Amino acid sequence: MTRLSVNINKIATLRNSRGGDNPNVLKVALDCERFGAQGITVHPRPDERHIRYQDVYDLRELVTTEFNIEGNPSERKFIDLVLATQPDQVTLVPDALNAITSNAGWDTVKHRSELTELVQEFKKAAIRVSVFVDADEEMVEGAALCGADRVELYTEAYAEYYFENRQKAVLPFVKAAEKAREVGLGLNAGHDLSLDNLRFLKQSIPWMDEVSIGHALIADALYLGLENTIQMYLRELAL
Ligand SMILES: CC(=O)[C@@H](O)[C@H](O)COP(=O)(O)O
Ligand SMILES: NCC(=O)COP(=O)(O)O
Repeated sequence: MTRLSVNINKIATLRNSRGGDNPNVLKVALDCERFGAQGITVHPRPDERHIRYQDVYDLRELVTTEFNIEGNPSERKFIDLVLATQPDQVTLVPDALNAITSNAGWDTVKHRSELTELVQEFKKAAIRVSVFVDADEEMVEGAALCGADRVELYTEAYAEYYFENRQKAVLPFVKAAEKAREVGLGLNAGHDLSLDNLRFLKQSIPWMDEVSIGHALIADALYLGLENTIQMYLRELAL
């Protein structure tokens, strides 16, 4: 079974645009769970342009499905937030400060000692650790050598080339996913997944543990409604 974790960053973006509390991210998270989402993902960034650190503390009190915090552990503030809130999973993402969104996976060879230390620290606190990587077998193997529990495949390239040639677009992801299975890593995937491209990814890599989806899902909900949208994404994963 591949679980759907809804990334609610975009809800916080909308809220922050007016400075008030509409929409309320806690209510939306609870509604996502009520509508069938099997997890909630947040990706606080140092500038708190969407999810704020306080949101993470508040969500921790209420979320009853899998809680996944993504972010760059380069700042001690992020590490301390994760250790204080004890999510089910932390996903380490090497996002640059000035990037509009995540735009690359880790070089798990170059950053091996740093990642190994971080993984140990989180695992000591009983938090599952997933490492965000490009669809590259060497990077997947590197994540295993760092002691990670899972990798999250960065699916932007798959989404970008899906309409051009989906077989070709998915191939490196299948290879990376096979490598993850071979080295005993759990498997997540995310970034730019949508109702267009999700089913084929699931059919190609049926053993994915989890997908985290935000941008397209929240955009779809404007037209289709949140409950209906979550059900539609779940159907794409139910093979
Ligand atoms: C790691 C990843 O791919 C997502 O977390 C994505 O970066 C969403 O973050 P934004 O909502 O800031 O674009
Ligand atoms: N880890 C990926 C994620 O949480 C959501 O990415 P996107 O669907 O907003 O591109």
